[in-house]
Amino acid sequence: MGRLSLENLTAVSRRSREGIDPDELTVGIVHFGAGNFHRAHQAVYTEDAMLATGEAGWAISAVTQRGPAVRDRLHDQDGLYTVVTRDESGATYRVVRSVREVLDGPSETETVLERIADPAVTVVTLTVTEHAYRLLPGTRRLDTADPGVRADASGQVPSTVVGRLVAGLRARRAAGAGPLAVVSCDNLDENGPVLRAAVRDFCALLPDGAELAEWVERNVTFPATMVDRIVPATTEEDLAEVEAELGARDEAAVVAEPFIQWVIEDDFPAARPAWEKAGALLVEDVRPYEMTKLRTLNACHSLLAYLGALADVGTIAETMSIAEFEAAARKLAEEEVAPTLPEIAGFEHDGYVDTVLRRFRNPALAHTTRQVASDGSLKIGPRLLGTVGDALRQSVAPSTAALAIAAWLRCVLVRRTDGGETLEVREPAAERIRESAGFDPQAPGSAGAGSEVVRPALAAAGVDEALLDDRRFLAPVEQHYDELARSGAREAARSVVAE
Ligand SMILES: NC(=O)c1ccc[n+]([C@@H]2O[C@H](COP(=O)([O-])OP(=O)(O)OC[C@H]3O[C@@H](n4cnc5c(N)ncnc54)[C@H](O)[C@@H]3O)[C@@H](O)[C@H]2O)c1
Ligand SMILES: O=P(O)(O)OC[C@@H](O)[C@@H](O)[C@H](O)[C@H](O)CO
Repeated sequence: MGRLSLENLTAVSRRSREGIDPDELTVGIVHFGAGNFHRAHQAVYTEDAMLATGEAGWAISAVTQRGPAVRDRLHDQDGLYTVVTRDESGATYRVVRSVREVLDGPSETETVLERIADPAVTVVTLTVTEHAYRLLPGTRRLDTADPGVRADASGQVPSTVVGRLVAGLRARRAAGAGPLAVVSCDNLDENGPVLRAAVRDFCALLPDGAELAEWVERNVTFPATMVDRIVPATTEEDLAEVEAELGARDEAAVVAEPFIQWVIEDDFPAARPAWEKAGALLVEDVRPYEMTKLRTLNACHSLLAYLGALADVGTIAETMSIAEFEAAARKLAEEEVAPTLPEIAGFEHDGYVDTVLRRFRNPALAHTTRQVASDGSLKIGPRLLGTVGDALRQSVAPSTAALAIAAWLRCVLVRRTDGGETLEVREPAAERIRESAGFDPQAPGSAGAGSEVVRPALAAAGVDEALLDDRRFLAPVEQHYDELARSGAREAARSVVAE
């Protein structure tokens, strides 16, 4: 049958559930970052919303950010792809049809700007990773000294996400196309306000920026969102499995867990898909949901990923079979995070923790510890440091959060597993962090003492000075750092649980 395509869709979709007719679709959403998560989350909600209402005007124009590979893959199969939903009870397959166009951001910038300036488009969404926002380390403001940001502001064809977005907003203003909502779906603390501030900071660099910023203020909203679905990177084995099931090759298939959740701030100045008909929750204030998810699920994920990477454990599910790792994650969630969370009516945190840990155990997802452990300097803030600050204010000792940070530092600085193997975990600030702590930026180093390396390394990662001055935080990170060197990740987890 060859590649998945509109031509063989009928044959293929006999194996999948009923979908919308791709011929009827028109674009209403521009999405930045056509990665795995978007394909398994917002694109699914959007298709379900169109199915529930019969409105066909919400198809997605997805924009790749860093080159044409994903565009080419999806293009060759008419934007179609499979979402495989997997857990211990088996797998289901669904061909998703809501992505109707894929543009390569770098080489098709003009078309991207035209789409954002199209009055039929009233929503822009983003899933571009924490890194792509180009925030100044340790802050939630745009890094206006970043060379990419500066180049974009000097009038070159924009290469950064914020640069592209602002160029699109300028084109929309010029076209008189009216208001729209820009919805960040990345795992950032207060993702809506952060993106709004980044757009404002970028406008301030532009000669016509004041007028543009004023237009944005009046016409563009930035609803905050909490997004949740575990979607690991797709493997070659996943693609082979999909091919066997569909009888067609799908180079853009994604694998996800059954759980899916989306909480969206209800702040749209123009039309939007009826996502609530697909199960999304539209609320006035997303903050309690976002804090709960980032501090519980994502923090435990990061803890397990750093400990697992050091212990040479490949996947998150495998870390959960190590009793002391699971117990450390539970302790973090129940004893350190829970007291810092706002109340949500009808929500019970203990049950939530059980659900999160059960999801982590899903043996059918090969979510690697290295993937989750990547880009730690951008993740420790929203996932762990907020908890640390709030816990200290309430006299709760943030020992497990401190262990997570110590384990991350060992992944970045020492770059060896407990068994002495080389460990590579992606970290955009790695060179700066290593140099500040006296490590060779290129080669794996020897440990160094916690009392010498932890503070300068965390300062280089942008951790707030006031927190670094607080011995109730710094001392446990230093101690855990030393214990990890002495006894390894399992023993360090055992002792934090026994505290
Ligand atoms: N995968 C998940 O389980 C999951 C769940 C919830 C939220 N998210 C959010 O979605 C984001 C993307 O996850 P994914 O699984 O789709 O990853 P992915 O690697 O499949 O896709 C990442 C996307 O971001 C773009 N990108 C990456 N770095 C960039 C940069 N420096 N500048 C511009 N664009 C860049 C890529 O081009 C790609 O489109 C995550 O970082 C997270 O914030 C993911
Ligand atoms: O996608 P990242 O890199 O921000 O974080 C890795 C995981 O913690 C994350 O993707 C979770 O799987 C997700 O947030 C679950 O909803």
